[in-house]
Amino acid sequence: MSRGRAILTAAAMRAAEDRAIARGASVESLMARAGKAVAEAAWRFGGGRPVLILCGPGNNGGDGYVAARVLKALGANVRVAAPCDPQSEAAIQARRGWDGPVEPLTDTTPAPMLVDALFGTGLSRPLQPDVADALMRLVSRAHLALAVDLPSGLATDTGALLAPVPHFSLTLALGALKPVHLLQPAAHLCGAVRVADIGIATESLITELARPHLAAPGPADHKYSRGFVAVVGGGMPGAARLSATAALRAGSGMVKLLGGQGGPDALVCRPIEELAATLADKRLNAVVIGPGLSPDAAGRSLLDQVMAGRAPAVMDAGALRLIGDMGAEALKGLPAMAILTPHDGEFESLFGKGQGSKIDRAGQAAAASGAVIVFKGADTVIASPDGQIAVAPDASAWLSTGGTGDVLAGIVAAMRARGLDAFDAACAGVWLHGDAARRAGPAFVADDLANHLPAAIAACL
Ligand SMILES: NC(=O)C1=CN([C@@H]2O[C@H](COP(=O)(O)OP(=O)(O)OC[C@H]3O[C@@H](n4cnc5c(N)ncnc54)[C@H](O)[C@@H]3O)[C@@H](O)[C@H]2O)[C@@H](O)CC1
Ligand SMILES: [K+]
Repeated sequence: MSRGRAILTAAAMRAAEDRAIARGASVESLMARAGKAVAEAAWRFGGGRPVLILCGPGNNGGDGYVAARVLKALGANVRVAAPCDPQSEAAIQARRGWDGPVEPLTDTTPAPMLVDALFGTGLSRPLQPDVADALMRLVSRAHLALAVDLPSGLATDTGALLAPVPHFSLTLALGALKPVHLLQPAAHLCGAVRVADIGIATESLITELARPHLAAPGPADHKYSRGFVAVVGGGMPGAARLSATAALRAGSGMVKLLGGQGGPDALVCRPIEELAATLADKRLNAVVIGPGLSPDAAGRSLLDQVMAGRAPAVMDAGALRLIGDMGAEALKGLPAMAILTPHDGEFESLFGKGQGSKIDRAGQAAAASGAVIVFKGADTVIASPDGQIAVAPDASAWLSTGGTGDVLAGIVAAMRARGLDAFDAACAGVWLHGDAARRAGPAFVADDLANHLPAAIAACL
């Protein structure tokens, strides 16, 4: 399965920079490339409008001074403002290369194109209020605002706000994506994110979620080779039906809804009493349990059957609630390479608050449980026990409506049933779900999502 672009924490980015320097690059040469990329983006994006560049004390500011010099050479009308003198050696050098004045940040006047090179990956504490106020004022009065590496005031690794941060039109990530570009609430403030290649090789187990490649069925395929999914119904039959319909639309050859009714005619609806026989069917490729499952004794007995079975399981909603109630020991009894799809509240009841960013927490949960974790939200993080992590960019906020999680569980099960391993199935499912939502546009209901799956799948063939 293809992996997306690497995502590096601040420390991993510094290590990559150190490796580049050990191979012969210099901080100045890297900064020259970064500054040039910033200048080119500001020139193209700003369409020749007057530019104001805000330069901080570190190397992010250094990138800004280089960009100012390059923009001036291109013929741009550029001004520079700074809250203080440069502090790092490379930034001091870059400041020397700028032959124009440097205005005090708090007194400077706005320009149509604003470039924020105040702080990047080195931000270690909240911004001073006068600096945060100036940034807010100048961005709000600009037509376009470009952030160098990341908007100043955001925490690189967690996506948290260390100060009030304005909304940027564009962020030019230097060398690689960082967690801040995908995790909320920061990602929303970055605007469009572009990555500038500055000549640093970047590798990471953490990647951006990529479009999966899916094979179309061949002449030898039949309904069971396409994948057989069972969905366990429960107290709220609509939820399981949404999962089952989504599994069908996501390409499964056979979907059996146990203890539910309705849905497309192609859906095989059978009484819940057939669960044991279905779980024993050697042709079964994946089982979904949780959507609509009552967190009571009846639900528990169904969950116990699935936990004791060998079918690859996708567990959501009611199943997660039951596992959370059973305590940490229950996590040890999960079927091999189960896929758990918790939202925030479910995640916390299963794994506690954890530590660090959403990426860190998902990774810790996967390692502790041995399951693939799909930590849902506007910034869904998928973590495998072997350390691989994928972060989904840019989900449609219209997904925040009842039933979309049930649809996701069904799509993930369909991907698992077609033969993908648990991590790849979760990644493919989240990608298809997000793409179907994008295609559905505004104000859809969960039922509509399944109808957009064929087009989403067509984009992956
Ligand atoms: N990592 C890389 O490979 C490269 C990084 N470059 C740039 O370097 C940046 C990182 O540079 P630095 O590590 O110098 O860090 P920054 O430029 O982000 O800021 C660090 C400086 O700000 C000070 N500081 C931190 N928080 C502050 C606060 N709240 N208020 C006031 N001062 C504060 C620190 O004491 C230090 O002087 C990247 O974001 C990127 O823009 C590029 O120049 C080229 C290559
Ligand atoms: K910045």
